[in-house]
Amino acid sequence: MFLWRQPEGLMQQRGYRVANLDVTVILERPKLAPHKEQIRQNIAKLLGLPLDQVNLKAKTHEKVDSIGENRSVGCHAVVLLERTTMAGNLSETTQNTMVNDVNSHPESSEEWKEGVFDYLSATLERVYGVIQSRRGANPEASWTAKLFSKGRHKIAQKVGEEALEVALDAVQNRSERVVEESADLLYHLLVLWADMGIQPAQVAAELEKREGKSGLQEKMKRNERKDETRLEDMLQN
Ligand SMILES: N=c1c2ncn([C@@H]3O[C@H](COP(=O)(O)OP(=O)(O)OP(=O)(O)O)[C@@H](O)[C@H]3O)c2ncn1[C@@H]1O[C@H](COP(=O)(O)O)[C@@H](O)[C@H]1O
Repeated sequence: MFLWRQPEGLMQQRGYRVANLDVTVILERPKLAPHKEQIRQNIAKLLGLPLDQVNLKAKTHEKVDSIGENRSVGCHAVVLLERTTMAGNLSETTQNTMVNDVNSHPESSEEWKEGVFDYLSATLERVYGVIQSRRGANPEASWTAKLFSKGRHKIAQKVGEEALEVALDAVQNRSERVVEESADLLYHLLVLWADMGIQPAQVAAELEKREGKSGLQEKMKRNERKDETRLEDMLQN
């Protein structure tokens, strides 16, 4: 049970559940046939699965190797995972409601507010994975590969352009465009991180480090640092 908790948590976090489990136990003795049904039921209970999604087979190793010589036992488990939702542990229906709610009344759904960052981080993680997989891919077939092949300056330029587009649409109060351009910006930022070998966790850690610190005090400190640098420059010139 304890061993199952961690993979179960990771699976749920990423929006998957076990669809089917197929277990094969390989051993000479004891014969499992009389116990098979009980073992199946125990596994199903442990994993919280309907009984018909758990299959258990037992076979011998025909006197070969340590298993066949009855010195050890083997076990293979094939697990089929299926996606539950885009937002991890939220049900498909809840999520459809959330998407509708957020489109019509962005401020109205408590559930949306609770799940929104699971949804965002799971999506960013998948996109980041695809971006990483595009290294060295054909630039004719992939925008990401094209950006990688053009290099850091081009990627940085796209980040700048997309950020500016978000800002321009925001001051014109075009919220739909801000949503679209924000997606462009986040995607291009992920490409930049990937190109620079920056791990998303580094950015998360930086944000976490700032939690609870006043942004205004931080700004004053930054301005003081800038003033010191300017003064040093003036003294040197
Ligand atoms: N999220 C994105 C994504 N967002 C934007 N873009 C591309 O970024 C480019 C933006 O270029 P521009 O700024 O010139 O866009 P534009 O069309 O002129 O738009 P505006 O000027 O009107 O804003 C377009 O080609 C978009 O298709 C993206 N390309 C890829 N992804 C993700 O990356 C994955 C891999 O993509 P490929 O590498 O192309 O296979 C995709 O499956 C997506 O998940």
